[in-house]
Amino acid sequence: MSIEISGLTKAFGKKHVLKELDLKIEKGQCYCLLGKNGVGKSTLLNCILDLIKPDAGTISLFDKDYKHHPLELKQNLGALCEDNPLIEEFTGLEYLNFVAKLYRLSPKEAVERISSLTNYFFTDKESLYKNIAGYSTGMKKKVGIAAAILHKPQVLILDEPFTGLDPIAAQLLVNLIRSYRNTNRVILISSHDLNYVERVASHIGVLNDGLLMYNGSVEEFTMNGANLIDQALFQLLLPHHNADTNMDWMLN
Ligand SMILES: Nc1ncnc2c1ncn2[C@@H]1O[C@H](COP(=O)(O)OP(=O)(O)OP(=O)(O)O)[C@@H](O)[C@H]1O
Repeated sequence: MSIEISGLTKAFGKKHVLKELDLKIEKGQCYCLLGKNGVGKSTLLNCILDLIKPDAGTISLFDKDYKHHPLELKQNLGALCEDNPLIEEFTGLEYLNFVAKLYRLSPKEAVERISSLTNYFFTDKESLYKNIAGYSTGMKKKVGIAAAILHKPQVLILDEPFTGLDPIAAQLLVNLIRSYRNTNRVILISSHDLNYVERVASHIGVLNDGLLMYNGSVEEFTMNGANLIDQALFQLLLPHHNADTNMDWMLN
């Protein structure tokens, strides 16, 4: 087992976001977490990343926990957080070199990996020599994704990776995720972009009211392709959607 979560509980004040949630993700999976706005997807990912302390429950990565192996776990994690914090005074290249140093990549590894990732994602190389502060949301996201993957983490966690990317960059990211996935790694993604989820997911989790309302393979979720992921999600989350709601006011 690569990610094992048991009884995870988190409240912000009176808002109970995660309620004794259990989740197991195995090596080789690309697990996509879905759910309505504000349901707790980022909270769950941030607990797994040890950025938020849960109120109760346990989290282990590759059978180790943060209490006993904090450094080892974090060295083996790569993450793109939803707010994608970067150092805006740095240029894109300076930032990636800084991250490479944090993870103690050799100079040769750093040059090789940074140039391949930037060649892959940036057609406009000049921007990489400019301060991140002037980047668009999508450019920042590409830098954040490159930084998450640079040290080849065994656990890659991407919170809303497709949001803000143009369709070309999003398809490049789909290809990158597919190539990155292997039997020794685990990828966990939170996303609302179901077109892209459909292209990368092996497993789906639907978070609702603090628990996983669905947890299983993508084939099972879509009934072997009979439904699209968005249809399956709609049926699960809004089975009795009120089609009778009177919206006549907006017709003329
Ligand atoms: N630091 C915080 N302090 C107080 N409440 C918080 C905090 N972080 C999250 N919340 C609340 O917890 C709930 C879950 O938020 P979270 O960001 O995890 O949801 P999400 O599923 O990722 O949402 P979205 O899809 O809109 O990004 C929300 O009601 C949010 O307002």
